[in-house]
Amino acid sequence: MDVLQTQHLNLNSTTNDISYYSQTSSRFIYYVAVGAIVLCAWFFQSPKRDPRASSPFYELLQGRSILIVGLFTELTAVVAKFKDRAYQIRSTEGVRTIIPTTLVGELKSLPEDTLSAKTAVSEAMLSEYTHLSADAHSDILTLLLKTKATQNLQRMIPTLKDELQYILATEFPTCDDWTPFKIQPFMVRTVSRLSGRAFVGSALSRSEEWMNVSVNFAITAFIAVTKLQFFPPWIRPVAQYLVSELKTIRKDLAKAQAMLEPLIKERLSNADTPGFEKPDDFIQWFSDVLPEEEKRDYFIQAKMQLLLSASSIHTTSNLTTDCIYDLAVHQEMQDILREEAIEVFESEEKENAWERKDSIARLKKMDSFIKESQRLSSNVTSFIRKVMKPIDLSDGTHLPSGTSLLTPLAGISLDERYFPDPEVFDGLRFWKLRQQPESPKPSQSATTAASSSSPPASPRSSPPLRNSKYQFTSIGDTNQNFGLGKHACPGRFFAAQEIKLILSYLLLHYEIKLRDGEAPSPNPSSS
Ligand code: HEM
Repeated sequence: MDVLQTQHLNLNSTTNDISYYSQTSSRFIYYVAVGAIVLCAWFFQSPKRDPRASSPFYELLQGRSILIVGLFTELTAVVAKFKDRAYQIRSTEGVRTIIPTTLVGELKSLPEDTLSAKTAVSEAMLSEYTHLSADAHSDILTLLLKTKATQNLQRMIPTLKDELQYILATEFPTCDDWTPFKIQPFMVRTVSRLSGRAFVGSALSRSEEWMNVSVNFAITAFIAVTKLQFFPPWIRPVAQYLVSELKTIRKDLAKAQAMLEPLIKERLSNADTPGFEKPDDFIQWFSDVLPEEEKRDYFIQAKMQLLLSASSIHTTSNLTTDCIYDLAVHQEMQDILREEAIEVFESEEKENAWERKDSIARLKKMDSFIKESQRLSSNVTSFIRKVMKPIDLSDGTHLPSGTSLLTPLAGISLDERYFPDPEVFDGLRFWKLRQQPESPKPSQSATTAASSSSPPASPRSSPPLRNSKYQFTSIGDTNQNFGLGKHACPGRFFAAQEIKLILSYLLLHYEIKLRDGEAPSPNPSSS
């Protein structure tokens, strides 16, 4: 520790107070929405229509709290009861069929024209009103993220570290002694800046206007969806005019377009200049692959950038914030991960370690810690899909066209068959598992590491731990935090690098604790 200039950071978990991001209002709306869904479900509940449809959600309604904590608890209880069977729940948006871990393996590789992720997301996000869909360009977006973005981020680590230092210098308190700090809004700004650097380059990534638009787009769109869901589908074409957020979305798209247009024009006119070096960011990669007639369609660029921000900023900043809280609660993990970060970045033989591509990949205990944090704090459901052609599963379940599917992510994460002592937070859980010999490849529906746990450009020198299916970026039937199959999150390698960079830097320079008298949140994690 004496090589460090240790500062003290103590967390203040009260709601954030920065002007552009009102967590309080979005959380309030979320609770109201969940309450509304539960109440509507109660009104429209029809146990007679389908015996599978009736019981679980009906049980959910027996005098339950309408807060999400209540829903989470009940959903995990329902999952425990219906462990390996498909069952249905009813919401304001219709019936959702919940697919268990044991059957999802039969579905995850089906083609888009049989089981569609795009249609399911587009319907869930009411894209015809909110524009939250990449439409014809979604495959390009995914491909660019899988190939260019991750490789670029590895190259950019030193630049991003400098950017992080700059953010800390300008937006973080000095911390001469324990200093209270609201970490969540800071993380949103940090992730937005770091990702922005890779997506739009330094000209825009430090612009407050760009940051406001890219951070707020997802929030505005989610509020718009929630408000629209209060209206039955048949009245939405008219009701949309009562939802002011839809206007804000259009304005944000226009603002983003106005900011991107001069930049893209300049690049296109410079393209033929001898010696012109193309910038290495998403604007450029996307422009390069667009057909000639779309290269000057600045609206498409604006939409793709805002969709990219919507997919990446809040997901990554939320998980980083969760990790910081888990570090504050599990003090022993700070020592373990700090030691690892010193070993990778600061020991004498590791000269220029921040410049080395393999450095981040060597943070294997941190990788495990982030995965454990995610296991205990992630979404309630995953694998949102719509059945386009009838499907018959091996247990006899028939899924007709039009069926909407989900998987019970929160229940899987707390299932002791997959995670012994599931309620215990064990930051090294996955690190220990990675050291076990790789088990023979199970058939069909068991956890599939095969679904790529490594980024396209794998790190050079670090010898891989044997069991790669327990890496943070691994996906599998019991490991659906990033989804499954062809549509599994293509940005997860990017997110992993960003989170590790932020955590390493903070651990090397700060100690973290909860405010005196502040208890850990009542989630299942415990030391
Ligand atoms: C901790 C951070 C993140 C989490 C937990 C997360 C989670 C997810 C999940 C659950 C899905 C749906 C997968 C499926 O349906 O099978 C998804 C899709 C997606 N994510 Fe992420 N994500 C994260 C970060 C990112 C980042 C940083 C980017 C961009 C750089 C990104 C871009 C996308 C895109 C474009 C899709 C849609 C893929 C498709 O439909 O083919 N995500 N993400």
